[in-house]
Amino acid sequence: MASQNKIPQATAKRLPLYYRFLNNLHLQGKSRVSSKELSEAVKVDSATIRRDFSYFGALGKKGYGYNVEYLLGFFRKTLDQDETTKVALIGVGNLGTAFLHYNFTKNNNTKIEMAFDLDPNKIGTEAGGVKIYSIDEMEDHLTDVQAAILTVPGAVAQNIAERLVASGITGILNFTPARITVPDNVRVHHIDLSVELQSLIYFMKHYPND
Ligand SMILES: NC(=O)c1ccc[n+]([C@@H]2O[C@H](COP(=O)([O-])OP(=O)(O)OC[C@H]3O[C@@H](n4cnc5c(N)ncnc54)[C@H](O)[C@@H]3O)[C@@H](O)[C@H]2O)c1
Repeated sequence: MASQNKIPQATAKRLPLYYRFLNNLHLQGKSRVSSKELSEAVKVDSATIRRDFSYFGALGKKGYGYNVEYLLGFFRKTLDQDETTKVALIGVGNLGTAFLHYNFTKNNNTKIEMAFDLDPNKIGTEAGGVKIYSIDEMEDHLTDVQAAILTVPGAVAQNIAERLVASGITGILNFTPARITVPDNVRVHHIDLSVELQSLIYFMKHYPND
């Protein structure tokens, strides 16, 4: 979408955060929100929120705030929430099983369509309503899938990532400790819980909340 290109990356990263909060407000029947209210909820300062929202053509009115419905409409288009992004999950172990049971579609249109594993006890079964196929048949099933969640052991992550890329996947959410190498047109987001925990502890020590 052309308008999306004009949004700075830092702003784009905050969109899902805003979207989730505004969607909840909308579900509660609220039609407007002040930048102060938003700021406290999403922990982004209100000057940044005002600047972000000005990119969306949403200018808050003094004493009124922002129109929730207008913002949601904009976010849906920008985040492609109107179109479901199909996601595959590779590795149905502890972490993978938990994700399959988590209902991602509650707040947006992301859906885990299928899962893969090599364990014969898991192949052919379902978890959270998602079918688990053999990793050997992965390529046959990935015809209309755009993104993948990687929850396999680190040692096989690179090989699986290469197979995913060859099947046309352009986004990988990597939960394994392995750093994977992919072509430039593929986006990898690496989620390392130990780094997140260390960072939390650092902030707790150095920037304690009052
Ligand atoms: N469990 C956690 O809390 C946690 C936290 C952070 C990161 N991680 C990382 O996430 C990944 C998964 O963790 P887990 O605890 O779920 O492990 P797990 O051992 O419970 O699950 C791994 C799954 O991958 C499958 N698998 C193995 N090789 C495969 C292959 N070649 N193709 C397809 N499937 C294959 C296994 O059969 C198993 O079902 C690991 O890389 C781990 O380091 C786990």
